[in-house]
Amino acid sequence: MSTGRLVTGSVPAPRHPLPGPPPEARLVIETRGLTKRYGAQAAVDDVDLHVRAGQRYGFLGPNGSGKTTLVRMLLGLVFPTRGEIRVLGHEVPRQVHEILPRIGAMVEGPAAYGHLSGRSNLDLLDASGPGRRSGRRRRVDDALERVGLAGVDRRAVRTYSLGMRQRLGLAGALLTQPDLLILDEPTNGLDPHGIREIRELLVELNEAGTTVFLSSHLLTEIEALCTDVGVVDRGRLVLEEPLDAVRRETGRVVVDTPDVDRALAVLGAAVVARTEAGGLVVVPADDSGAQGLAAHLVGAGVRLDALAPEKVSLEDVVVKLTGPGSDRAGERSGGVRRP
Ligand SMILES: Nc1ncnc2c1ncn2[C@@H]1O[C@H](COP(=O)(O)OP(=O)(O)OP(=O)(O)O)[C@@H](O)[C@H]1O
Repeated sequence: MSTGRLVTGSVPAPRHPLPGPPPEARLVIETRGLTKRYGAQAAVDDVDLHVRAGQRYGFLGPNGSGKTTLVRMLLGLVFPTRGEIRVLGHEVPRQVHEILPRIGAMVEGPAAYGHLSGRSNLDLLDASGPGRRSGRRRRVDDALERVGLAGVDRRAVRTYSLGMRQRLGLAGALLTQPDLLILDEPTNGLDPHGIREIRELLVELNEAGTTVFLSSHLLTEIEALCTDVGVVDRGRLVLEEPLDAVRRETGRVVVDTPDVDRALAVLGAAVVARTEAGGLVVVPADDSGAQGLAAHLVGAGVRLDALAPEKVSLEDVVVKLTGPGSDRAGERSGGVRRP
């Protein structure tokens, strides 16, 4: 819900301002040379980010790689040391007040008053928006409904589970029907059921027109949800591509069969490896690809459980591109693993 306190004070004029309204209106977030230094350390280092309208953009990196710092800069909560930021066509931090009403954000976990009910928290948040006197009840009802908290809206937030608090945070982010959602690790601490619920909600919102930008250290989460991925390593953006382009086909085919010996005899040297699950990794002999291979095997009496083109995994790409982060927590299963 709350994104924390806005940093106030004089805003330094950018040295190389971005030109007028963005020529590419579909660019919802754009940064150039974005850098944040803490003493000698660059938490974010010369990052050029491009998030387009309609994307579900996953910002992926090991713990300590600079994700939260970048997210906070996008929202004007931390000032850059150098570089430029444009969000929804406005310069940040200089024009951040223009865009905040159009953004839903959840950064560093949901913040809420524990002694108040979920509904009261949303009422307060809604009241803090500009010119929002009418229709509050409907807006709050709708937000509670969408995140599945309608039945517990009168309970004090201190009695909520972490998952319920995360969903309340999202409800807060939804109050404005935002053009852009910016979420920092939105599924932190949730069980698989909760993660799936949040994912479905984000897809639904995205399909209704909201651009979603979320940071995560969880490969599986990004892979399941996002259309595009940016990978950050020690403050630097090392990859920015559509997920489909990352997960390109390798030209090899994976064959799962109960008749392994027969398949090996039929395929001979075309079998170049075995998968962890025991499948055969095959280089097709001609350019008929997976379909030709399937026909060949079935014709030779080999039964097939599955046969599909092999794809590069996001994990393979990320492991090649990233080094050890500033802590080692990303080594846990499903996270960004180190080589
Ligand atoms: N206010 C600060 N003062 C000094 N160093 C900081 C500050 N904020 C962040 N850092 C450092 O900047 C680096 C990036 O931190 P950041 O929290 O942005 O990474 P992250 O990718 O979000 O990590 P996590 O996934 O663990 O939240 C870290 O080394 C961190 O210690």
